[in-house]
Amino acid sequence: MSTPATNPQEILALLESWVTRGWLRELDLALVRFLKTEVPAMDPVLMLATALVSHQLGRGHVCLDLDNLLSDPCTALSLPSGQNEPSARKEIQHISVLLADWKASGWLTQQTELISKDERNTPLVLAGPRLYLRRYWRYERQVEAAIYQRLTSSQQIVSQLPEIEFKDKLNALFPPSGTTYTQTDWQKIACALAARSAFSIITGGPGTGKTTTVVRLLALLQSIALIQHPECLLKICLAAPTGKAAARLKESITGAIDKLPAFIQDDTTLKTSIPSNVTTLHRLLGSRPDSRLFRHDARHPLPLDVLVIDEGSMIDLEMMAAVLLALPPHARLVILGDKDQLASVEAGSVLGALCHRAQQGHFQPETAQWVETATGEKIDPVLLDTNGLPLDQHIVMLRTNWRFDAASGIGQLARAVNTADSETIRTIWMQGYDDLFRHNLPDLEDSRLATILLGQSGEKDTPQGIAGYLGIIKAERPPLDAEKVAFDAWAHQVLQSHGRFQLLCALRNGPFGVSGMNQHIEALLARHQLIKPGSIWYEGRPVLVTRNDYALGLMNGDIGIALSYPTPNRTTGKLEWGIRVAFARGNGSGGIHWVLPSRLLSIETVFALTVHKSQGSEFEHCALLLPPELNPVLTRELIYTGITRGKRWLSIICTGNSNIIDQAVSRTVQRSGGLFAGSS
Ligand SMILES: Nc1ncnc2c1ncn2[C@@H]1O[C@H](COP(=O)(O)OP(=O)(O)OP(=O)(O)O)[C@@H](O)[C@H]1O
Repeated sequence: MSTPATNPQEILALLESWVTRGWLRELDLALVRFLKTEVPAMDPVLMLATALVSHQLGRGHVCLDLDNLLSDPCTALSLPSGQNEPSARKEIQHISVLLADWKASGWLTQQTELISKDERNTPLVLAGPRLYLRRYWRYERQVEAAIYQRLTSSQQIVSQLPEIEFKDKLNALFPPSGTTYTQTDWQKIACALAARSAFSIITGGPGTGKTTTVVRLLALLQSIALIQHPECLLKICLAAPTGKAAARLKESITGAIDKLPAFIQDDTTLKTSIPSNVTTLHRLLGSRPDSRLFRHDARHPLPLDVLVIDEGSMIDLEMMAAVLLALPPHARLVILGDKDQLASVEAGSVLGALCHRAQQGHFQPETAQWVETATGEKIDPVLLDTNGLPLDQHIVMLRTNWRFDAASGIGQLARAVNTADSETIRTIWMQGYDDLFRHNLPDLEDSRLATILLGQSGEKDTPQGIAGYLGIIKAERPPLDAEKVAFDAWAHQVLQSHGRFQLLCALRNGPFGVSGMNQHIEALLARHQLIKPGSIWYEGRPVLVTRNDYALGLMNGDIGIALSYPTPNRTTGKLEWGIRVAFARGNGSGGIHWVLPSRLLSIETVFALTVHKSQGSEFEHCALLLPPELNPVLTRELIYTGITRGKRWLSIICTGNSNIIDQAVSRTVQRSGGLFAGSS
């Protein structure tokens, strides 16, 4: 097919019309205009492709995969609105007509100021069918090179492990269960492989024991360090991509340390050498305001021997590159995460790309032999592969769920969704489970929605709703002249209660999205006289921080609640009620940070939260609201991530289309990128 004649004006007009329709961002068009000004002879088709690369970046894709685009442009671009209308479809198809002959377009030979294969400093890079903005192509190459280097340097680490002590300590940390239970102990294998590696990943669904494993790994490494260099224990740091995820990891690490075997509990030096403080990656690397650069980099490496990062699925490509750059070569990097969760909001599905072979293992026979000698565990032959890649030898998938037993509907549903097993999903709903509720509502005015959202107040051991924390605000508010500690204790109780329930929406905009549901809930609560939303800042308003604010010490993802707080009157100096927003201090001390609302620059109301932003959080009761119509964001990963946010109860609310789950789980997120694409 030959490319239809076109000229730059036509392309600019086309792109402008897409910006007007909300298909493209202003930014996408601005990039094209900038490059066209720099290089007036820019090929019109390359102008179109450049706008699409930028569009894809905004949707989390590191590059534009031209082959994917040409085979199914509607899905590849998932333009946000109108793609189901025949006229819109036709227009999107027009893109593939324009780009059909990109291979014959001679970009690499005729547009040399703009595009190259790799080595030159052009703004665009073409690698096979993948078109990149150079910065992202460079991040991918940096990440690959740094990981390869770590895989290679692992040889040195193995040679430093004292064999006998290593086995002894490992067996003490993972004693045989004493039952006839003969399943492979993947936690022990993961621990052993991570101990011998400068780069490892432990992946698994919620409750599969990742935290438990990593705490035992740290105990193992420190106990060996104590034997080898008693004066010089390892410098270990725990980190997570967001403040919320960091707070949750701190809680579960503390719990896991308390469950370590007696020989560690009795050894104070050893026990205290395992840290429980968790920082965010931004803090760890030392963010600088208004800069993409961090204080720690290759020239100023982190002073660490071991870095553990939890919630690995939330690490984007740029952050991964920064972490690897700042990590000294001798340090071990251990990443924990659930490969099946949604990827980071920012570009790059790093964990998903690194772990896409983890289910099948691909362990080389030499790895299996080493594992058997070191741990006594045999790897199932179906997971062996003589052609296994070096990276495969450093990734372990945990396969037993220790949190959700067979009686748990949430656990069963998560598994069925993950394997897109519609039959089992149906059986689960028919069978009925105490922790699972499903509501098919004709519309949002149905009175059952109010009951779910408010919660079954007064009854113990039933799923909480929003009324829970609002009730505590009223019932437990200290008097105006109470001490600050009383206000701190009150706010702490309110925040804890708030964290027990969360409504999640698949969408951001529209009546079934976060924006619509925030309004819907505000009106509902006002009708029930649970809030008085006379102004923007009313008592009980929950807010989500949407941008790191280093001056205030607040991180993207932190949740605070507006509460009444004693405030001196400006003229009389007498105390009166004002509004402050209470945030839990990120250090897990139970302290409260009271912030003046006017100082909060990037926040939004959070009666409802998108599933994307809920990553890294868990709630006792999670309600997942699905829209009536299929939408590009509704995928298996989104449903799985939403379901697994519920710890004790899960309510799924369908609004007019009871088949939406089946339809959504049959579609998976296809993130374009070339990380390790050449080696798998
Ligand atoms: N081998 C085991 N035997 C018995 N219980 C275990 C084992 N491993 C973990 N557990 C328990 O299972 C629960 C979940 O473990 P853990 O917190 O380590 O999982 P996780 O994968 O980190 O979960 P999440 O992803 O939700 O943070 C904990 O209560 C833990 O004590």
